[in-house]
Amino acid sequence: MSGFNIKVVCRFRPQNKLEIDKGGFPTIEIDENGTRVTLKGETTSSFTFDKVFGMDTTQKDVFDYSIKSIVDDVTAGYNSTIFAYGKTDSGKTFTMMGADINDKNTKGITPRIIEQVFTRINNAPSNIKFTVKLSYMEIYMERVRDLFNPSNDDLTVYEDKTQGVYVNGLYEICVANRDETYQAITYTNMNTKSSHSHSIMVITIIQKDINTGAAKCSKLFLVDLASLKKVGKTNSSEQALEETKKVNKSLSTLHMVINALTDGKSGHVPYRNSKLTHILRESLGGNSRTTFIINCSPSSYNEANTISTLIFGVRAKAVKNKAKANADLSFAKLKALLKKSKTETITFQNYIAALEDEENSRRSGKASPEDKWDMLDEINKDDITTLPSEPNFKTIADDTCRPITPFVTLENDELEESLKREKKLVNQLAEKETELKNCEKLLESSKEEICHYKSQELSLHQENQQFIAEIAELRLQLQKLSAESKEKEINDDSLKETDESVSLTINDTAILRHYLSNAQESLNQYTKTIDSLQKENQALEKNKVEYESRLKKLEEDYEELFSKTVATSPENENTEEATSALKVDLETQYASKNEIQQQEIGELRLEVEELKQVISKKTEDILKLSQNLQSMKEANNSLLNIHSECDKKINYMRKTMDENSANLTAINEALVCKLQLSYEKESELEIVKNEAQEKYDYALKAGSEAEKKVAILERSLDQLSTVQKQASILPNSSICLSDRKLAARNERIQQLEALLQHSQEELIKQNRKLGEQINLLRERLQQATSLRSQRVVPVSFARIARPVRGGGGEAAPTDCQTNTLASSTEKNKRGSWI
Ligand SMILES: Nc1ncnc2c1ncn2[C@@H]1O[C@H](COP(=O)(O)OP(=O)(O)OP(=O)(O)O)[C@@H](O)[C@H]1O
Repeated sequence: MSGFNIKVVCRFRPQNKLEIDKGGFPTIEIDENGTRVTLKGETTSSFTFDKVFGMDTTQKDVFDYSIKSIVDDVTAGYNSTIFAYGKTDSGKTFTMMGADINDKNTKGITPRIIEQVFTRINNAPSNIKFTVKLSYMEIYMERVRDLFNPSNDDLTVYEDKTQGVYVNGLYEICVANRDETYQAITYTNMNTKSSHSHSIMVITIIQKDINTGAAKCSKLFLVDLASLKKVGKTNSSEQALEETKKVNKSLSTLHMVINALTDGKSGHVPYRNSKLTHILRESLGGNSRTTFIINCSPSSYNEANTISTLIFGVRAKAVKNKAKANADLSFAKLKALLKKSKTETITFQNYIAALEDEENSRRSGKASPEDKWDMLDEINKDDITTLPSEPNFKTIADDTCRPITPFVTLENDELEESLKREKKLVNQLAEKETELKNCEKLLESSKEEICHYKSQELSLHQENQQFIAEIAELRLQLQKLSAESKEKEINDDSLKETDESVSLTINDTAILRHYLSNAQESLNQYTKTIDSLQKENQALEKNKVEYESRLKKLEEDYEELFSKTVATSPENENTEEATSALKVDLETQYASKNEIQQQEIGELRLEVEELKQVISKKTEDILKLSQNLQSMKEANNSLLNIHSECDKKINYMRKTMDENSANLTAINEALVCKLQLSYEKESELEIVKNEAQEKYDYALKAGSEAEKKVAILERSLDQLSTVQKQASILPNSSICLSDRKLAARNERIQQLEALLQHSQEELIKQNRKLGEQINLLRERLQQATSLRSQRVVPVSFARIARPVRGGGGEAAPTDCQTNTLASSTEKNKRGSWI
């Protein structure tokens, strides 16, 4: 394919906060020329583009080095397109619109282009009249929304020969200067943009030279592509998946279109599979000068995303476009062309007249005059090349396999008529032949595509099987993990119980301690009482000894007194009786006193004995209590040891449980990823199925057209037989010749009919096969869908995050009246670039 390659520039933004927080680091290295970038992350890979902009590149530099020339192209009449491609948060909107449209440093390429366009217009010669029109649309979930009139949110895309592809009913507003354009864009800011929608701004520039009438019309498409929507971890309902599929359809079709344009095999480019590629079909492989700005993250944290984006960029770079200036010719040029074609017509008329003369002279048996040969030759040489193009003319002349028509001299009218018919039939046959060839080619390409789809389907099937096996494995792992976690839970419960018993024992120990301290206190009290009792006992013993010594002394005193009395008394015989009586009396008193004292001493001794017993008992109790205390202390220590061990075990269990739950989450995430992958595969499969369906429909149409052509051929045959009948009226010699001629023609027609019949049968067979294959594909798709739905059910935590979308919008702006736009509602304003 000839033409110019699409231009691809690559821009790296600085690392964002998340990437820095996650420990990411820049992995890119750009060469001296600024055209090659090497990624030095987990793997090392290099990619070459028309220009690579590093992290610190300013908006001005990006514009000056890669976009400025596009404005030249547009003003020269070339259609141009700029795509911003990249993953989410890679800086697409920052590059296209910038952080602030009015800030001279941070404004993006769109405001800079607008500025440049109006600078060009202001500097252009005064005889050139410019009209600049602006329209702005958004594609979300395969619905086209007019951003100048947001209530128009499902516009239709049409295609016809004069206008090409266009969006029906899309507002176009005329803008006269930079500020008006900014105002219009600011108005639409209230209605844009989710990161899952594509925004397309179209700037149409019409220029007319009022002196010469020459005109140019060019369109500049500024496309901020959406980011791929991922399948969420929760809420992966059928409806949500359907929504994701619709959101991603345009991007996956863009990939397929670029693949079809670059793989050199695909005859069919699936532009019509999505609104985005349908609207921008001329930008991809058609009449447009196209630039892709590939936006990437430089961080090791996003390495995989960056590599896939760069691979897309390399692929896009291989697409070739065929841009041509859209210029209408001036009056002078048109006049010159008219003059030339008039002279050509006169020459042809002369040529035809000369031919007719020659024909007439041949028919009348005269040789053509030699002086006319030169003229014919001249005409042949000079003008035959400028014959109006008749597509089948040359084919017929070159077709050597066609039987040569014998020359017959017929009557003039008949001959002419028969010649005319013959020519007509031959033309028709040639047409049929080319159509047949086209059909065959189409069949071939369909076959190839089917083969391709088959192989794709096979690989998808294999991948599906792999997924199923992996999912089964993951399920087993999940079951194992859940069993383990249950076991852990049980262990945890038992540990908790032990913990509780330990805490109970600790309580017991506290009670015991309290009891022990009470016992200790009472023991101390007892010891004190015993001490006091012993002291009392000792005092009593002392008293007793004192009393005894005093009694002894009294007895001795008494004895002494008695002997003195007896010795000194005169009346010995009278007093002897009194003394003995006194003695008896004293002895009895003494005996009773002694008895009482002995009783008291006995009682005291008993008391002392009792006290001694109590003391020994208390001592035993104390001993027992101290033993108990000791054993309890030991028990307490062992319980404390058990408790600390239990603590350790609980901590360990907690840690393992945390690890297990982290593993479970990782497995769940992996499952969700797998699910997403299989979903993406499925959506691709569906797209493939749709394409096959289209092919099938096309082939069916071709079949019915071929049938129509057979009918026409049959009609031609009838005409031919009529000619044959007419020819039967001719003289015998002529009849013979014309019979042969007709027989030859009949034979040829029969051959062609047979050929047609054969190709028709082939076509029907192929159609049938195609139908079967489509049915097979459908079945497999259904299987895949049911498998997916089976797989989806257990992952109940998956959810698709709904994109945040601007809504609302006021009355639409009228053409060429943008001043009212800015006053509209401020609702849903996106703060990123205005
Ligand atoms: N070259 C850059 N320099 C500084 N900041 C940037 C650059 N590129 C992007 N950013 C910042 O990164 C953030 C994300 O950028 P932006 O919104 O343009 O990404 P996006 O690709 O359009 O995302 P989405 O597809 O989700 O809409 C913004 O805050 C923007 O200001």
